[in-house]
Amino acid sequence: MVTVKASQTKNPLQALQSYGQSVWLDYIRRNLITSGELQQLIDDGVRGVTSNPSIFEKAIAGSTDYDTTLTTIEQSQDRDVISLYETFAIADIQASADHLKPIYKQTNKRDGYISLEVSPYLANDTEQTISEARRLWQEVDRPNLMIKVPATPAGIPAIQQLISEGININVTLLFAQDVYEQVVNAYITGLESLAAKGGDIRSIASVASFFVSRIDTAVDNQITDRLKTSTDAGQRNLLKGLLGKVAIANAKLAYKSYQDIYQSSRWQKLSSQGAQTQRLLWASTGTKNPQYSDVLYVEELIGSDTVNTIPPATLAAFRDRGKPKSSLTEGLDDARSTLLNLQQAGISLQQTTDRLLTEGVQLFINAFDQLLSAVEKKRTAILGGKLDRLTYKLPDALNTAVQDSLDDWQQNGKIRRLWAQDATLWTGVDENKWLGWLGITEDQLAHIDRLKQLAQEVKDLEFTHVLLLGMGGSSLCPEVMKLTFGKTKGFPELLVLDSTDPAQIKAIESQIDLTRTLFIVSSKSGSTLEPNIFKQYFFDRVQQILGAESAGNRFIAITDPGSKMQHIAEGDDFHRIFFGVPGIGGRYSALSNFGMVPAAAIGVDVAKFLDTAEEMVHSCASSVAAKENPGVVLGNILGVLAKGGRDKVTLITSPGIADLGAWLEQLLAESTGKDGKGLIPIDQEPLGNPDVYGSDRVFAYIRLDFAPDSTQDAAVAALEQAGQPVVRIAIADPYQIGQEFFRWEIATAVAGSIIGINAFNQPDVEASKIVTRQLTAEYEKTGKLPPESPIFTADGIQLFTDPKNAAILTKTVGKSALLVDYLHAHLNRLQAGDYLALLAYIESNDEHQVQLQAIREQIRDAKQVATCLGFGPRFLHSTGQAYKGGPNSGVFLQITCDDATDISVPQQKYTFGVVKAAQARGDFQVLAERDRRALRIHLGKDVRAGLATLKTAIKQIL
Ligand SMILES: O=C(CO)[C@@H](O)[C@H](O)[C@H](O)[C@H](O)COP(=O)(O)O
Ligand SMILES: O=C[C@H](O)COP(=O)(O)O
Repeated sequence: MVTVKASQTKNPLQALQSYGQSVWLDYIRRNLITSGELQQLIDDGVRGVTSNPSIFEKAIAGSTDYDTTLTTIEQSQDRDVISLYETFAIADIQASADHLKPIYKQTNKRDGYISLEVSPYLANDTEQTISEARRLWQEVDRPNLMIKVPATPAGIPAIQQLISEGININVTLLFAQDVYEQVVNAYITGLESLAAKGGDIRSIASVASFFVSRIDTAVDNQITDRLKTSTDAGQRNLLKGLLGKVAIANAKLAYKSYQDIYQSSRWQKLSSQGAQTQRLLWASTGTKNPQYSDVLYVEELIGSDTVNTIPPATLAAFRDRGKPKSSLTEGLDDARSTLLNLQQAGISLQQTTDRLLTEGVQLFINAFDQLLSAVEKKRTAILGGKLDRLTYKLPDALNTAVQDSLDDWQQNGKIRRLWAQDATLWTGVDENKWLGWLGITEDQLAHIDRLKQLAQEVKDLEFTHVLLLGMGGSSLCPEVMKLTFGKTKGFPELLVLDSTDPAQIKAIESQIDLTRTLFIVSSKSGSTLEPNIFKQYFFDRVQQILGAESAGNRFIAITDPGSKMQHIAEGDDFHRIFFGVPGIGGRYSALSNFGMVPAAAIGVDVAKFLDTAEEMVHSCASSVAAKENPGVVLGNILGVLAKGGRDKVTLITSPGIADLGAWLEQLLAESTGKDGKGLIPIDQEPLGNPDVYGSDRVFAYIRLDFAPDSTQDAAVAALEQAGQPVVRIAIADPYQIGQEFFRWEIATAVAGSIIGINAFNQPDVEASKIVTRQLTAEYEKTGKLPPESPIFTADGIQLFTDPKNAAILTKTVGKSALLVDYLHAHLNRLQAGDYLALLAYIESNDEHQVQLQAIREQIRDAKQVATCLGFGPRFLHSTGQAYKGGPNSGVFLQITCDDATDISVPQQKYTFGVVKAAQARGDFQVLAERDRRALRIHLGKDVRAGLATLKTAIKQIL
């Protein structure tokens, strides 16, 4: 530590070297490197460079330096925002490192460094800081790199560990003396362990970055506040004398500590093995108060064995008019008095530096947020129509609430918590086990060959049909794929069976040639009743024609590993078994084999489909700011509006993707409808004028831009004008439908968190399955279902309900009531904010759809309530969860019939008709147990006549 007189021939900047101080540049951007300016600065005396999130924010967000590279990357392969940022940052860091390499060599590894900071989001996480630092160190792959780690309580142990692994560290955000001591200890201990392992401690360099000007800004503000109220002359003088003094005093004392510590015998041991001291680096050295000299934090902080990292303007000013002198060791007593006087004036330096550390972390987080958000905006602009667009218009008050909630998601790092699979974002039970879908596109793309192989086989074997047998999460995505992609030349047509209604099974069977059909039995759990009995039935039918040996060839299974279905498939020699991912629940499984195997079998280019979906995965990544994040934005809208009473998510889909609504219904209802809360999806409700809608709605219009429906366009525009909240999603290409699967999965998870439920279980679906099982078991034993008595019978129509609902209805209608009276009484229970659900356990065919849709429309228009239509048992695996577990705002009209013809289930006493009847009764029993307003109308054998009677009766009432 020798003080050397400045040489007169050098400019002030170069002269600093003679005082033992190295000047680093606190700035980086692409043009600085490519224009040759950095090299010039190096030639002029700059011996290192530092970067931080704010510097990169200014460089990347505030310039066009990176735009060409960004466009080139995005046009060849979409990347997520964090990987784009890193591509830019790492290239700049590597290029700067290469420019600085000669200095690194000349100074024998003392100077010539460039610093890159770990993500500020990790400032309070030791383990993640360590792994992130290791990863960056490897990626940059330059010996003259320093990884910046903050001096937070979590950062300090990381620093020690990283030093012990031979990684150069710049300790950043250092403000306080006592923290400095911990940092030095971490450095020395780290070096000792490296030495003990036989590592090369001579190659390690580290700096401890003391932030200077921020201390003056913070302290001066407190002094100024006190001066406003203090009248005591002595006190005022004391306070005034401290203005602009504390930061430098603090730095001088830190420097004194440095000199003492590195004299210690503990250090001498390392020093004798060639270890370098961890130099103090003065950071935050641009002057903030215009009343102070613009080179204050350079001139006052000069001393041997130190670094000053200086922003460009300060650097230019000092080069021009700086007066170097050996200042750090001057006036140490004054420095001590300054800090004592500060204490005497009642200003705590400790509290100030603690606050500065917290604020410092937050400032870097804010800068990083802004940086990533700017890159995301550029990325989405480049992607253009390749990314489904989301726009929304909400009434002002709702919009404010949504923006506040998005701020909460941003500021509290909730998107990162979601991606980090943090169960406490929901109810903290086991949600972390059900987030496997977050990484599914990448996983699937890695195993794409199996899907391609299947597609080729299906084509070669010239199947005419693929019949998918499954329920809910195992059937709804294939249905969307079928409608969206239709029939591809050379590939079979897809049919989906998800009903136990005998007429429906017959209708499907009549469309296929059993010998030229590939059957896909799809069940995640493998234990769901319906796919198991569908398999029994069709396997038996194929066996009858092709013989026991060959039947298995026509079947493939999609199921989770180890399930009952896997064993059945193996036992029956199925052609193939595709496995699901156990960490993905059924309704989140669209992009896994459950959606992609049937898609491949009908000739969808699954690689392209998944690649396209990945664009949305990137857009929803943890690093994308809440307000730019299309899944998080949608989730916040849905969650916040639901909490404000707008829980009826009304789905409007272009005709070409109409089935997407059924998939969304399951996702939204089953995920959120529980604990008396949740979203009630309203799908396929005929569109009406704005005046038929209540204030419990939010509309989501998913529009195929290449095949829009003008009636829908006009109706949605009118709703928007009438002040209803409307979300619009524009899809430019059918292959982009996969983007919606992912966006809505994220949105549902986010909405679930806001609503405050576990978005990944379905407790109330299980409840009706249990009752159904009891009823079918009883049938197996006795050959009949338990008897039940109607509350009304006439003209072949019967009404049933539970005792509580019966008491309420009969009290209202009196004794000799007619069917219309009962229906009237039941529908009169609908209040504003309620919804009506028709639960139809009849064949889902065009004629029935038309009749039920008309009934639905009549009720909606007359009562201004939302209406739903579900065919049983299909909806049991979907909206059934919300009907039973969600808000008690549903009024249910269950519709059952006697099946004109029935079908036996091989090896069982019960028939498909019996199963369907048991399912309807199980469903009703649980609705009643949950205190729901429910009535069942049994149409008898003639469903057409029964529906007509029902329609007329309802018309009469309304
Ligand atoms: O590398 C470092 C410190 O290690 C520097 O880039 C450091 O982050 C900067 O000097 C400060 O962030 C600048 O702070 P300020 O001038 O905005 O207060
Ligand atoms: O949504 C899921 C359905 O309940 C079917 O379940 P599964 O795929 O386990 O058979």
